Amino acid sequence: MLRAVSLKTDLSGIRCGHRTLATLGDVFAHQNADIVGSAYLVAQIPPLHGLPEIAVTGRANVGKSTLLNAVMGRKDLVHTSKKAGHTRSLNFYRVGPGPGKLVLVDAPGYGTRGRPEWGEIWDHYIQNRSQLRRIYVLINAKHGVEEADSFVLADLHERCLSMGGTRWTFQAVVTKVDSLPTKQLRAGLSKIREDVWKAAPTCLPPIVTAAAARERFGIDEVRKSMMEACGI
Ligand SMILES: Nc1nc2c(ncn2[C@@H]2O[C@H](COP(=O)(O)OP(=O)(O)OP(=O)(O)O)[C@@H](O)[C@H]2O)c(=O)[nH]1
Ligand SMILES: [Mg+2]
Repeated sequence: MLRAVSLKTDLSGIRCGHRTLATLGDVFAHQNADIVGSAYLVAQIPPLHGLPEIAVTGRANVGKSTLLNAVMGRKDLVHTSKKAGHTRSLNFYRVGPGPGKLVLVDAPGYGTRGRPEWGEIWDHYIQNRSQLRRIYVLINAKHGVEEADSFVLADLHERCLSMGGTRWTFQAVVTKVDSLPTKQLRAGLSKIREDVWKAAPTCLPPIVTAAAARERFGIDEVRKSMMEACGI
């Protein structure tokens, strides 16, 4: 009887060892999200002790800010633009009810529309942020893995190896899959998987997404992956 009662209590979550894993709804429902800090300079990075962090990176215009809006279930909490190079600071968003469950970090893009000072703050952040749990590297389905992406992936791979994967892990996310016809997409995706693997064998396998409001795909998979990375 006691066992039946405890099983029933567990229905709101999945029992795992001594802790209960939250459901997607516990974290991402009700569009519970707020901006809690912005940093253009290393000295401006907010401490925000306590919550695990997830950051996104990728070429300018790849869809970083749009993906974060979709994950948080918000239309325009994060500013997006057709023009590459729109996000110019690290922006911190607390997600979840009450004091929050995790912090999502948007970042400026790299590549030809990136700037050296954006690279500096990013490098400092990933090197020193103790609560950072995962980095998502976004790859545009239309362009595939470009030289700058390979460089960033290989750099993360090296950092990951040097710290034994103990601080954060990283994963590829393919964006804008709605912008390609199915046949082209299939071939494109296998090439992206192969190129990611070649550049960074420790990179977790790509999640395939479309995040624009008119057609969404893979967003729950990204949410689950974020929760798993944060241990919630
Ligand atoms: N079709 C399609 N368009 C998208 C998708 N995601 C983003 N976009 C569009 O791509 C453009 C750039 O999106 P952003 O989210 O601002 O890209 P970003 O990577 O944050 O860009 P920067 O801040 O400039 O580095 C916008 O016009 C978005 O509407 C998607 O999944 N599908
Ligand atoms: Mg942006």
